[in-house]
Amino acid sequence: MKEAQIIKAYEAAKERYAQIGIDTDEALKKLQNISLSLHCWQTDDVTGFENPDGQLSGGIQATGNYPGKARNIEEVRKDIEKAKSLIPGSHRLSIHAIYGDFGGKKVDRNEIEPKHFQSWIDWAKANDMKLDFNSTSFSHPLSGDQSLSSRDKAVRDFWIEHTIRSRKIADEMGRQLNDKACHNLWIHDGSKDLTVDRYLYRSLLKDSLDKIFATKCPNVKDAVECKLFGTGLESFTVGSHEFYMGYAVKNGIMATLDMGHFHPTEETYDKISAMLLFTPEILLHVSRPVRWDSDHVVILNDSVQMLAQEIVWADALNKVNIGLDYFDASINRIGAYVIGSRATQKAFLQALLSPIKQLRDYESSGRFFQRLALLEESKSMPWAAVYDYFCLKNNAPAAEDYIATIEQYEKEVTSKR
Ligand SMILES: C[C@H](O)[C@H](O)[C@@H](O)C(=O)CO
Ligand SMILES: [Mn+2]
Repeated sequence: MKEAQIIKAYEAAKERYAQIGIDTDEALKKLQNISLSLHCWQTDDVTGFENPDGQLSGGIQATGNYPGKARNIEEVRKDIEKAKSLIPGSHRLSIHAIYGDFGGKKVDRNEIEPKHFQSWIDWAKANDMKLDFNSTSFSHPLSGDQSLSSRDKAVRDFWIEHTIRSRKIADEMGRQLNDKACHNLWIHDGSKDLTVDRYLYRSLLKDSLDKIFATKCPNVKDAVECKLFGTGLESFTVGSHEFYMGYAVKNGIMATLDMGHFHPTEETYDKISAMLLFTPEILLHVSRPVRWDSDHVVILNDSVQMLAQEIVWADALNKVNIGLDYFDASINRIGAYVIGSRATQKAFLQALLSPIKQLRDYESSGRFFQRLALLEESKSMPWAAVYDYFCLKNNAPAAEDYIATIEQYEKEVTSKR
């Protein structure tokens, strides 16, 4: 798009929004401060650097075989840099423990140290990014069906050690980058068929968590991620929503809400106001479940739009940490980052541009037809012109212009892998 065209469309949009009492420049200032945490695992289908030929386990699956996946730390970084250049604003990177800089050596999960992630910290500084971190319980010989809730103490101890080390790495990232790192704990623990000892597994997990969180990490914001089920672990998930919600509330830490981790008709947006009354902050995993937790690329759908609205309307932008979590191996992976990140930003921009004052006036005076009408009309307001202008201001391509850049990168870089 031509610059003059973007500016002209923005001026018209600004005027139109002013008619319903919305200041587009104010909305843009707020959008500028919304950082997404890009998930490093879209670059290589959650493979990591421990065992590039190993199988992804733990009830998650990356489906597709699109050529060009990143094969090493340099390629992961290069791809993220490319994606980042096409996403307006400043963003974070979320790293899983299996993406350490192990220098080709075998470093087991209970041996990882901050030094294995120092080059990521240096890279983040050089690229003006902050970091988040995740312990990795899957794709390991000791993963089994249970890790932190295993009946076997030796297995539990192994994963407790891994998770304590992961939190220490996050702490070092937060310290050096001068911004607290979110540490997300997701484990796959569950059972394929009926279990008759749910209480036992959950008691074991609680005990493991108590040991893990006994270590203080001042530069970390801790989060625990629930899930409904994993493939191959369909009948029981130890870390259910109620379990982690209870744990988070009791211990003053965050619960992670992954949009793919609930019943298909259960929406994440409704949990925001309920949870923020009891937990300090929330970590989000913005994702797109299709029939199950399929981790499709995020698009601008109702679920994401309503999630962003709830956050903005609850005045909770400073209480949510917005991570992305999907891994589509069937399309260009840089394209996947860019589509999902921009869709998430668009949802937040739409929410920031919504005439909430008028909507609330309608609601409080019982004018419900008017409320619904304005909600509907808001959808076709010229928010896209405001987003294009946001891209222009941030030196990122507007509208569909990023497609050609990704095609060129594919031609010159990823297709040659
Ligand atoms: C790789 C991630 O940690 C993983 O996707 C987790 O966050 C999850 O959502 C599992 O379904
Ligand atoms: Mn997740």
